[in-house]
Amino acid sequence: MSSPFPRLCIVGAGAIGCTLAARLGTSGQPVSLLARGNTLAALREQGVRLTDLDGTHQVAVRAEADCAALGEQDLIFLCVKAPALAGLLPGLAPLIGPETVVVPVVNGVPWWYFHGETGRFANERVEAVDPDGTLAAALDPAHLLGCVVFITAEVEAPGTVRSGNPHLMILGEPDNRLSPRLEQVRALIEGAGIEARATDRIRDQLWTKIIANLTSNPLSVVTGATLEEIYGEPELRQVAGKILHEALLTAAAYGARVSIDPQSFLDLGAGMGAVRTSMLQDHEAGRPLELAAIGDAVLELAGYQGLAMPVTRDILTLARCRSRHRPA
Ligand SMILES: NC(=O)C1=CN([C@@H]2O[C@H](COP(=O)(O)OP(=O)(O)OC[C@H]3O[C@@H](n4cnc5c(N)ncnc54)[C@H](OP(=O)(O)O)[C@@H]3O)[C@@H](O)[C@H]2O)C=CC1
Ligand SMILES: CC(C)(CO)C(=O)C(=O)O
Repeated sequence: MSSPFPRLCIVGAGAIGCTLAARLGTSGQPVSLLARGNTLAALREQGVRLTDLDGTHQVAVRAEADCAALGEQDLIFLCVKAPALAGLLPGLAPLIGPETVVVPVVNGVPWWYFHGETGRFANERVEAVDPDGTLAAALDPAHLLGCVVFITAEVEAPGTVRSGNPHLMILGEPDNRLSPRLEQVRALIEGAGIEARATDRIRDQLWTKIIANLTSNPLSVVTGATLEEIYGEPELRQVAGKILHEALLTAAAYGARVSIDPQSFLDLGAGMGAVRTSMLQDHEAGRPLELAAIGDAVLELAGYQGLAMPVTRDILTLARCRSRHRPA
């Protein structure tokens, strides 16, 4: 059957972008990538290469540095770190047509969190992730499909990535409709060998992932610890447990149904092995950290509900200080 998205573009050819490109390309879907620098050159020369639990997949892709060269797309996966969005999104206009679906595959509280909400927060802006409204202004939210990604991947070399766990993506409309395009995108991803679920409560899933990131990523920058250490060593587990408690209260204040039992969650984390969080990897490489999307935005949402999150705030402060004073 022909794809409803013949023109598919992945913006950002890092760990997640290349994983998606390789899986989708291997399933027969033509894929274009917006990339830059050494990665652009490598993609043009050798295509994209992924090693995951199913083996190694190498596929040819079209890679461009310029949106105008790619032109209008049917489906776009935005696979960049949160701090890159403001510099990138306004320039994507040439890729966007009237029906283009845009799926941000980005950790943290999304800039569109309040889009489609009713009541007190209807269409409010999350200041921490979109301080001056650049993101809201750059893209009509009608294009957006929410996404939470449970994939672990690392770039080994430009255009070459490794992913050592099962893949899962959860998708949902910001207004919670089970729309035809939601099912089409889900089916496309599932067809590429990535478990894909559609939900009519995407914010529940966002909170689940935010809580996983918030309890581990900033702490990993402060301490250098791996997931098994953060959730397994008694002192760190206690701090992670306090952040978890604060985050669960905030999620509940927004009516999110997050089915996390604290002890089981911490045990699960302790069993994840010596995984270095993506934020720790960014810290060590001197790249910007996703502290605003994963941390400050949650503090902001907590504040609107009159919740303080004191332990989370202190750990975020320490992580930010540590990233400022990183040895060269
Ligand atoms: N990796 C993982 O295991 C997981 C990641 N995530 C989340 O997924 C999102 C994507 O992460 P990940 O793939 O790891 O990030 P990476 O840093 O590996 O990849 C981001 C890519 O985007 C590129 N990029 C940034 N700005 C531009 C631009 N203006 N033009 C072209 N390319 C650009 C970067 O290029 P350059 O290298 O040149 O800067 C890089 O190749 C993040 O929010 C992350 O937290 C979620 C779950 C797990
Ligand atoms: C592995 C995990 C869940 C840790 O928070 C993650 O998403 C990350 O490293 O960013």
